[in-house]
Amino acid sequence: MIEISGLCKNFVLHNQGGAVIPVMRDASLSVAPGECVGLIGASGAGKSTLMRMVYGNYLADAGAIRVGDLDVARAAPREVLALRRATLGYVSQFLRVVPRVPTLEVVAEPLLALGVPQDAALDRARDLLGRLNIPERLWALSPTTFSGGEQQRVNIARGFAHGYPALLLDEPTASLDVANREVVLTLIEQAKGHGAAILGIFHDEAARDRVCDRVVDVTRFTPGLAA
Ligand SMILES: Nc1ncnc2c1ncn2[C@@H]1O[C@H](COP(=O)(O)OP(=O)(O)OP(=O)(O)O)[C@@H](O)[C@H]1O
Repeated sequence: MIEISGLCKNFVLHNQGGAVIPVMRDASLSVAPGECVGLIGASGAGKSTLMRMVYGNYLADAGAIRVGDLDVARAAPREVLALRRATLGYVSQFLRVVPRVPTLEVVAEPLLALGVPQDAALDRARDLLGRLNIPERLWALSPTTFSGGEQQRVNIARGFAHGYPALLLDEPTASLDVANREVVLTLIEQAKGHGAAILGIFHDEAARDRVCDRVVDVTRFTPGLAA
């Protein structure tokens, strides 16, 4: 479902005399449907950079990133947006939302954007917010004033609302309490059970051991460090 091959990335620092920082050489990995692959490697090795390239936030200098039928490395922006709507989800620790939109709609929005009927979308949003222990009295409020942990859980609910066939997870259990961490791990296991291909960064080793089928050390792809 996710097939990365020959991927290379340099950062060019235009405000520092055009200095070129090579961060990735010939990265290759694949994630099958129903499989969860964890990215590991020292801080600065390139885990986040790889995830951002798969999501289409950073351009690749060479190589291919196939997600389903699309090569994200060569896709037009509108193709990347369509991919994100239906096929490729991304759950980070941080919530970015339009102010004044109620939490329930924030969570239901990915489903509404796909044409899911409003009742079904809102039911799914209520179910997820309940499972993630967001008090019902908050559902009609914008999450912009919520605590950090509440915002993180709203973000997770939103990320899992639609059953994306491919999912990127960036530290999804970071700073969650035990009960909510358990809910998130169960959501990940259920997504795998439904056939999602998941690529994730988990600094929480116990969480990684539980949900990842295997790990890939991105240090292999770091220029100058590869064996
Ligand atoms: N936008 C950018 N411009 C320039 N250099 C960048 C940029 N983003 C990342 N880098 C550099 O690329 C390298 C890889 O960074 P990245 O954030 O991918 O590492 P990481 O493995 O995710 O680290 P961590 O575990 O600390 O989050 C680092 O040397 C970083 O300084």
